[in-house]
Amino acid sequence: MSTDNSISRVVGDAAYKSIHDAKILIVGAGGIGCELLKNVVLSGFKKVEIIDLDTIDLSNLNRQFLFQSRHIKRSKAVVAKETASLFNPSVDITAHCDNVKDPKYNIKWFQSFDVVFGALDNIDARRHVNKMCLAANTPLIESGTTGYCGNVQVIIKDTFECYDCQVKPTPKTYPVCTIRSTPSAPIHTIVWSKSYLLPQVFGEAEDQGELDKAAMEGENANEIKTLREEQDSFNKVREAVVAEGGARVLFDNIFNHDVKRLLQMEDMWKNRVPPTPLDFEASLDSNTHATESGSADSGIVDQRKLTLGDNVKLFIDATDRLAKRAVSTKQPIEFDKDDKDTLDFVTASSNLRSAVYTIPTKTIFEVKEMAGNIIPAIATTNAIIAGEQTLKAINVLQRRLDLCKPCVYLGSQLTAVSFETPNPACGTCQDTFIPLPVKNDEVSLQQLIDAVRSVVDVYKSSDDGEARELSVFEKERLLYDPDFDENVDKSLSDMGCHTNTFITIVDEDGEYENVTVVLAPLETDSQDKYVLPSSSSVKQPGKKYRPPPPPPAPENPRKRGREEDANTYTEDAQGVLTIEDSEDEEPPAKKTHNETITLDDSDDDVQVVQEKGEEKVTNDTSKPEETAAPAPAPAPAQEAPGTGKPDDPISLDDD
Ligand SMILES: Nc1ncnc2c1ncn2[C@@H]1O[C@H](COP(=O)(O)OP(=O)(O)OP(=O)(O)O)[C@@H](O)[C@H]1O
Ligand SMILES: [Zn+2]
Repeated sequence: MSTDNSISRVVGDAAYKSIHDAKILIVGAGGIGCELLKNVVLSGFKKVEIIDLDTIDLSNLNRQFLFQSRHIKRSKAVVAKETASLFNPSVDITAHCDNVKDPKYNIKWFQSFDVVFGALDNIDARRHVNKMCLAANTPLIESGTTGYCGNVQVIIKDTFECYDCQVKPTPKTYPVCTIRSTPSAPIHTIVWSKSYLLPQVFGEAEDQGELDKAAMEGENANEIKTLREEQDSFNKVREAVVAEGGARVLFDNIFNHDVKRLLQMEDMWKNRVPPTPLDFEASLDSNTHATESGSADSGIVDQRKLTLGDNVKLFIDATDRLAKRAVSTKQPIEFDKDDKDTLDFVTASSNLRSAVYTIPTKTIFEVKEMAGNIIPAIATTNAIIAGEQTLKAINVLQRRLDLCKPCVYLGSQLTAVSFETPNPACGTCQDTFIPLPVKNDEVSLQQLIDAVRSVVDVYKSSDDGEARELSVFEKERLLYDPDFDENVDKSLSDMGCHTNTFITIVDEDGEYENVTVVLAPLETDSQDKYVLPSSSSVKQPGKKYRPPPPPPAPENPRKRGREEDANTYTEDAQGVLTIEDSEDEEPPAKKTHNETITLDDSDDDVQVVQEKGEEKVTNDTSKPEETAAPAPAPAPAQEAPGTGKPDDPISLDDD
């Protein structure tokens, strides 16, 4: 009996046909993606596309079984296709070695699939795919794993909640000053090295934004002043290091001069052990084990204890290597756990800083684990999750939505948790999406607004019979409102709106949900400037959700403590820190007209602002208690966990 016959016997003819005819997309060809591709080619799917931007690394081979050592450095998507095709040559697989965020993967492309599988490892890409699938009205089967935990979630517009419906756990945060002046744990020095020192010396030149923000948030003014001085002298060091390979200059600056400068702030050290500046020559000659972990005689270099002298040598060597690279490539260098030069630099410099602050130091292996946010990826977890995704896809294709409950796996069993309907306060999935093939350079903003008005019934008039007043945003950028019409004659291209730009139209009265137009390319030989769907095919926006009043504001919200204020450095799983733009972590808030309103002194205006202020709280995407959906499972499964990428933070306890 052929494979296809066996499949149809197992799942039934109807299911087999829906599988056979379906066109599916797998986003990500890593741990979960490889398992998925293997599953789908063996389950009767015939039209599959797979996309991944990355190439195969040695470290992938222990769990990404479509890859072998001879494939290292080749495209994951392409090799996954080649290997999976051998399992079932009758499947038509298209591989894209690309970023799924590239505009060529536009709304039409997403619309061409019956099901999309998410097999990603970072929030940003997940959020993008979530939004594209909602806009395209294509079911998304989202997944994630972290060690022995994993989850699967079916996302269908207006049926199940989306990726942004639940606020993700806030990653652990550290005050700037802990990282920059008063570290007390190895992770503090590692994050300093990875997220501050390395970018400072070899990354994009820093602006003072971070310190401005810390100052505004009320961190210690004296410390900030010292840090600003440090910054100024650092800019000179940066030039010296890159131009002359001046590792020694860098060493003296950060492990000696800066430390001496900090010591002058006597108040700071009243209740803390003061740091000890390092002398270059003495440290170089020192054989003291500046480390408490690792084994001095370990045969494995990366797991060997490093003495203070070892760390100095490693620091000089890694700095020289990076300086040469910076000079020859003229490109900023970013930390990558698999890039030996950056790993050595981060290990040596964090250990030297630990020596300054009498903090235990770490081996190269440990630093790689912590700075690279390596949570052991477990092949069986990926296999279980990908298996569940495949079954869910079959149910989705047959519209058996009762069988599409979200599932969590917590190391022993896969558990279905209760369905969650979309969060009415979600800033992503409550919008009405209108895909709009358009010639961006020929259509003005006014034409776009008029076009949308013509298909959205409730925009035609408000209660007083006048045309409803609208404002228009591109992300947080205001393009138009009734008091700001400078852009109306500009073309969409002139305003930087291209394929995959989401343009959100907001009812100024706040009565109706937003409408979001998603720009798509229009065939060049088309006579039209755009192709608008008919009014009857556009789902009309519903009434805007009005949450219950917010809880009373804290007594003095402007005067918060340092620890909770600073959120520049965030810790993810395994205590690894990265600098995060906290806005990236927040699901998009609903846009309303009041985002453009600023406080005014007059009494009347204050009144207005207070009203709007209340409304603004309503735009917070965090669910009010009454409507908050129960978490699907104990942490950490709520956030589709990543498989170990630094930009996929999951908060864990401090230790
Ligand atoms: N924007 C994106 N476009 C396309 N593919 C992406 C994008 N972001 C992430 N990916 C891919 O998603 C996959 C996720 O797989 P996985 O979680 O196993 O990560 P990995 O990089 O293979 O493993 P590790 O991070 O442990 O080295 C990766 O192959 C990654 O390249
Ligand atoms: Zn949502």
